[in-house]
Amino acid sequence: MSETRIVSVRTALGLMSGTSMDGIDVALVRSDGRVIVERGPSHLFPYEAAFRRRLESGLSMAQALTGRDERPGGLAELEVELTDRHAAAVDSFCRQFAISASEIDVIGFHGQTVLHRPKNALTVQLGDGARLSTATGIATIADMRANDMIHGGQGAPLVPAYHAALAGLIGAGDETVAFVNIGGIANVTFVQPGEPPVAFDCGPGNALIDQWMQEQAGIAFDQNGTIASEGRVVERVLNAYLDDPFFRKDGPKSLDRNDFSLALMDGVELHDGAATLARLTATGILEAAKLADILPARWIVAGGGARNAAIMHELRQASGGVQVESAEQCGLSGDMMEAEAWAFLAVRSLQSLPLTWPTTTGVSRPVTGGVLHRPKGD
Ligand SMILES: Nc1ncnc2c1ncn2[C@@H]1O[C@H](COP(=O)(O)OP(=O)(O)OP(=O)(O)O)[C@@H](O)[C@H]1O
Ligand SMILES: CC(=O)N[C@H]1[C@@H]2OC[C@@H](O2)[C@@H](O)[C@@H]1O[C@H](C)C(=O)O
Repeated sequence: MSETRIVSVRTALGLMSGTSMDGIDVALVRSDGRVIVERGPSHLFPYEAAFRRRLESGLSMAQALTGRDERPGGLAELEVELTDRHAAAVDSFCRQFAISASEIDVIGFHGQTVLHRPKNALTVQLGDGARLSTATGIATIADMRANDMIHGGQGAPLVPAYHAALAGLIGAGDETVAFVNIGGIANVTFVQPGEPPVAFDCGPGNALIDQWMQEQAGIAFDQNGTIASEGRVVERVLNAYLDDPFFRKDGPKSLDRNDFSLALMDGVELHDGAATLARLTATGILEAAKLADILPARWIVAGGGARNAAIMHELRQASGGVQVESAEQCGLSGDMMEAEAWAFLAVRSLQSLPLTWPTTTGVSRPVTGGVLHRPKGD
C-alpha cells in the first residue's frame, strides 16, 4: 500500500508591529507551510501618536536590557498594553471580515522589537504570547526570532521564507527575484530557483526619513516622497553615511533601528535632507546585489517606502535597467507582506519547518522557531 502524506492547510493570522511603529498590521493567510493557498483579507490598526511615543520611550528603556525576558521600569506595563492592543485588533479584524475566532488555527505574533543586538545574541520583542492566546482564544506562536539566535543566527530577517513562497505564487520560474522590504529598516531577499533564499538587512529605510521629517518639519513622514523629490542630494552627507562599514560587510547581517542616526545631517536643509536619505536607502538596496554577487531579473518592492516616489525613482535610475516593480504591480500587498509572512511562519513553526537558513541569518543550520501558547483552559 502506498503511503499518502497528509498535509493540512491551516488558516493563520499574522500580526506585525514593525520598526516604524505606525500600528498593527493584521493579515490572514491559508497555507500548508510550503505553498500559499490563499492570501486573505488584511488591515492596519494604526497607533495614535501618544501610544507611538510610549513605544519610542520603550525603545529608550530597553537600551539597558541584558536579557531577552527582562522587563524593568515601565516595560512590563507597556508589554501588557501592547498585547491587549493586539487582542483588540484581532477582535476588530474578525468582526470586520465576519470571521469567527474558531476558524483561525493559529496566530503568528511578532510583537514590537525594542532592542536588537545580534553581536550580543540579544533580540527583544515586547509581546506576551500566552496573554494574547488566552485573550483571543486562539493558539499563538510568538518569539520566532529566539531559536535562530540560540543557533548562532542574527535573529533577522525572517520574512525571506515567505518571499521564497511568494516567488512560487507569482510564477517566478527560472528567474531570480529580489524582494525588497522598505520598512523602518530596509532588507532584501534574493530568491533563486532551487536554492534557499539569500537575505540580509541592507541599510536604513523609513525610520531615518521619518525622524528627519519629525525633527525638521514636525510631520510624521514624507508623504509620497514629495519633499525629497523637491530636494537635491548632498553628496558629502551621503558619502559620510555610506562610509559606514555596514555597507561593505557581507551578509548575513541585521540592524537595530538606532544603528543609524541623523548625526551626519548637520546644516542640511529639509528637502535636500529628505532627498539624501531617499538616495541612501536606494543605494543600500542596490549595493546588496553587488555584495551578494547576485543579479536579479527583477526587483519587487514592498513596505511603506514603496510609496515614497523619490526612493522608487532612485531605484529605477540606478538599477542598471533591471525592472523595479512595486508589490502591487505583481498582484501582492506591499503594506501587508510582513504580517502575511508572520501568518505563514506560524504555520511553518507548527510543522517544525525551517524559518531561517545559514544564507538568511547566518544560523548554523536551517532551524525552525517560535513558541506555541494555547489559550488557558483549553
Ligand atoms: N504614502 C507614503 N509615502 C511615503 N512614505 C510612506 C507612505 N506611507 C507609509 N510610508 C512610510 O512607511 C513607513 C511604514 O512602513 P512599514 O509599515 O513598511 O514599516 P514597518 O513594517 O513598521 O517596518 P519594518 O519592516 O522595519 O519592521 C511609515 O513610517 C512611512 O515612513
Ligand atoms: C529585529 C527586527 O525586528 N528586525 C526587523 C527590522 O525591520 C526590517 C528589518 O529590520 C528586518 O530585519 C526585521 O523585520 C522583518 C519583518 C524580518 O524579520 O524579516
